Amino acid sequence: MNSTPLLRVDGLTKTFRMYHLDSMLHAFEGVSFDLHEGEFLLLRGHNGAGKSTLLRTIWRSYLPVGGHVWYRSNHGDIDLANAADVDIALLRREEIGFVTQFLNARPRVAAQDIVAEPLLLAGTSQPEALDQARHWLDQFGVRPELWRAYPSTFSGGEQQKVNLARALILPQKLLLLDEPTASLDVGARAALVRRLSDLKAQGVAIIGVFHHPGDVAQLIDREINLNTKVVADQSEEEDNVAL
Ligand SMILES: Nc1ncnc2c1ncn2[C@@H]1O[C@H](COP(=O)(O)OP(=O)(O)OP(=O)(O)O)[C@@H](O)[C@H]1O
Repeated sequence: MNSTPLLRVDGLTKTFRMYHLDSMLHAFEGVSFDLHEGEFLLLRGHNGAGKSTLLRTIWRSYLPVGGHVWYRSNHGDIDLANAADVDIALLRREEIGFVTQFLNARPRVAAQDIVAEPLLLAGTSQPEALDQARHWLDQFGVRPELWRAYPSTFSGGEQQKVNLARALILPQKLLLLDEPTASLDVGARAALVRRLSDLKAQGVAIIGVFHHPGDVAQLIDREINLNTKVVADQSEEEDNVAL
């Protein structure tokens, strides 16, 4: 394993502008940590502490207002906070995975094809990709009758299982998990923990938010507790207006 961190988050700060209130809302401020290959970092904090926002800022759905997210990619070091969209798109395809509790089900695409897609994009042959897709659907407890069906009609838990099978079929270098166990039954939770444990052993670095952190207790190397810094400067804004 490389002793240089895979990820160095430095002074990361995210503020939302609430246009309708003419105020700012601080999601988190000055967050810094290093993450090495094969490490599992748990994000803690109460509702609204900024856990999902931090994951989404690293994933670059959100642009931070300050700080850096240095990432050691296969193409060289890159600051995810300032990288071009085209570079972010490449990293999302090849190196960084993000799993939420929601499946973005596409109309008329079968579950097994959704799961196989990352392998096909990586050059795996179709028969092999479909074999692996069915293996992972089975591991997460999706019934064989559903493998060729469209997930848009699946139950919430079944959709989540398809989501996980797709997201975890191909080892990434960095995996961001936002409450991936939220709607899973016991069997699927156990399958997820086994898969995460294997990926971690292969050197995948993981940052996760879990509603029940006990599910992944044996995987956790470190924890960060985010303080709530919700400062809607409404009174200042009103003062300014008064002035
Ligand atoms: N797009 C947005 N626009 C404005 N405010 C937002 C946006 N996304 C999140 N927030 C606010 O940022 C704060 C942090 O939200 P976030 O979802 O990151 O919290 P969390 O720690 O994941 O909470 P929970 O445990 O409830 O899921 C909240 O006060 C939320 O209202």
